[in-house]
Amino acid sequence: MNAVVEVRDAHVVHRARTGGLFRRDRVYALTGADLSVAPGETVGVVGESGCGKSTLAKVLVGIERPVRGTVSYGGRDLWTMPPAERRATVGAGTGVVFQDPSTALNRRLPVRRILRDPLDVHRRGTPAEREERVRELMALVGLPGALADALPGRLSGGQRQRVAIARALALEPALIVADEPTSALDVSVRAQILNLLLDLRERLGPALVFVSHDIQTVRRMSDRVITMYLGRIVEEAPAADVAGAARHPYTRALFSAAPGLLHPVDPIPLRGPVPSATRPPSGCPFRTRCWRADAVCAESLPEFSAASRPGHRFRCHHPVQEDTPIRDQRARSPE
Ligand SMILES: Nc1ncnc2c1ncn2[C@@H]1O[C@H](COP(=O)(O)OP(=O)(O)OP(=O)(O)O)[C@@H](O)[C@H]1O
Repeated sequence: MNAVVEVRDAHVVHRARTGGLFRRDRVYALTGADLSVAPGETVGVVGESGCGKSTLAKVLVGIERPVRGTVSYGGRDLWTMPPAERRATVGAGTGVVFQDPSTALNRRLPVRRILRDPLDVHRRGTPAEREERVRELMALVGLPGALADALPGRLSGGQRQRVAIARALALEPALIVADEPTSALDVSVRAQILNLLLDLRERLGPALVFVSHDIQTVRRMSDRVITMYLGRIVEEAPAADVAGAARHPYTRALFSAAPGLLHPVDPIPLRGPVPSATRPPSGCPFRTRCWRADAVCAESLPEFSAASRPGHRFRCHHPVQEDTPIRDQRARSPE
């Protein structure tokens, strides 16, 4: 089946003032990322802060242009399309839900106008049909019709995120990208928003790319989980297998530290913070914190190897054995 979106060998490099006043360093935000999203599937993206999750999300929806590599919709490269066609393709084909609904929504527009905007821009239906669609969208995300004329400032955080989700769904896109959609919300409403996303996915069937720090939620929501480290995708596994059968030591460490494990284990401690994305280590970027690393890891990052389960692959010279129980996975530890 054709992918909804396909990213091949994508590289994103930023220029940032990380050194002295006049020095601009290169920040390697995304390096050689490959990702293909099938219709209707949910892909979860995990990794520590700064590892490139949002950058990958932005590349998927054409907000960030890779300096190298391709992003294809329906087999056509987004960045070789004329700009108007690119905007139309991305605008109608994707919906984006960002972390903070208070900055993502135009504060001066009432809910009704926010939801009508994509319909107007893409000229969907008659004015009366658009009004009807706005009512339909509000009902879909559980917003009372009485809020149609409210400005975002009058809404609660959860209601604002419902508006953002409704806006993302307005044109019935084949792909929704949700980047930390609940992390700016009160704990009490996070579950409601997650359940809403899950429910809408079931009912409407878009593919969903879900970025989150909450590893257990990602695992529960996704069909497939992508682990990122310092701008690289280092493992890709079916969500059902990722906690127990991950082969990359970094994925193991992330899951060992995630609350809510069925059989809690001692978290695998990682040495120090993630290195700077301006000077990623040679070879495998994880080697400076990995308890299994040796000299070969400084020389190269291996290509992906296939694990025994379909759809599971990883990049590591010294992968954890698949059937290693989570509590024994520190074998080869130098400590
Ligand atoms: N506009 C920018 N200019 C300079 N550096 C940037 C820019 N955007 C992102 N970066 C850097 O690129 C790297 C990847 O950032 P990104 O936001 O994709 O990571 P992330 O995994 O989503 O982090 P978080 O979980 O904290 O949102 C980081 O080192 C970040 O500081």
